[in-house]
Amino acid sequence: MTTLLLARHGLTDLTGPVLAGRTPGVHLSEAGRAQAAALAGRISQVRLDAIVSSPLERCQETAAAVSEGRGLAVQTDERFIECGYGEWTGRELKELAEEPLWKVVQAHPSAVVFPGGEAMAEVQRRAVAAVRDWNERLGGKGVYLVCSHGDVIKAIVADALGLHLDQFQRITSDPAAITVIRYTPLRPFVSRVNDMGELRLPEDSEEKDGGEKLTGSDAAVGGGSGTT
Ligand SMILES: O=C(O)[C@@H](CO)OP(=O)(O)O
Repeated sequence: MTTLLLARHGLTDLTGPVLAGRTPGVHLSEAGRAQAAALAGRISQVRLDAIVSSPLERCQETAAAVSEGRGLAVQTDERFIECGYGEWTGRELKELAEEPLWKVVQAHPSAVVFPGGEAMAEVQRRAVAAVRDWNERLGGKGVYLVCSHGDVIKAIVADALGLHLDQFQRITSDPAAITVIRYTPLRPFVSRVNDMGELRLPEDSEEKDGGEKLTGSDAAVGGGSGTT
């Protein structure tokens, strides 16, 4: 059995209002760095066999916080990079919500190809393939952490739950939250989803506005410091 800890990066100054996507140079904000440190603390008792990250700065910095003092280098796997949102990259979410494609992103993500960008289905394919490879690389045992992005994490969780990709907006992935999936020869077991280390009730999260946030979507956190 291989245990995957899936962590979304901590907050950045763009998290929430802007679809950062693959914009270079998006670093953790002060709140995000605090979240990354807290995340590292929450799993400090867990022995990790590998720490893997998306190449983007916000994930690398979050993963680095976890790796500190462990003697375990952060390994980069491009397949955990954020969805290629193409022309949507860097745009305000409230503006994107007016686009006809927004409704498709919400209702039929499996049919979405972002203009000049990537298909949601491709995001899931490459991310799930990466998870399978890492499970094998670890010899089908051990524990590893992957630091990635909201939509990538949701796509991996949907696959593990056996949900069609069109259902993936039902899953939440908040900054610095942890999801745990155990991969066994029988099936994956999703044992924890979006654990933020403390109880978050619906008034703090995306459900309050009907889950109509984009892809990634996810919840106002940390004293309203941002949503995605
Ligand atoms: O790219 C972004 O802005 C959001 C989209 O959901 O994802 P993340 O913050 O997880 O990278």
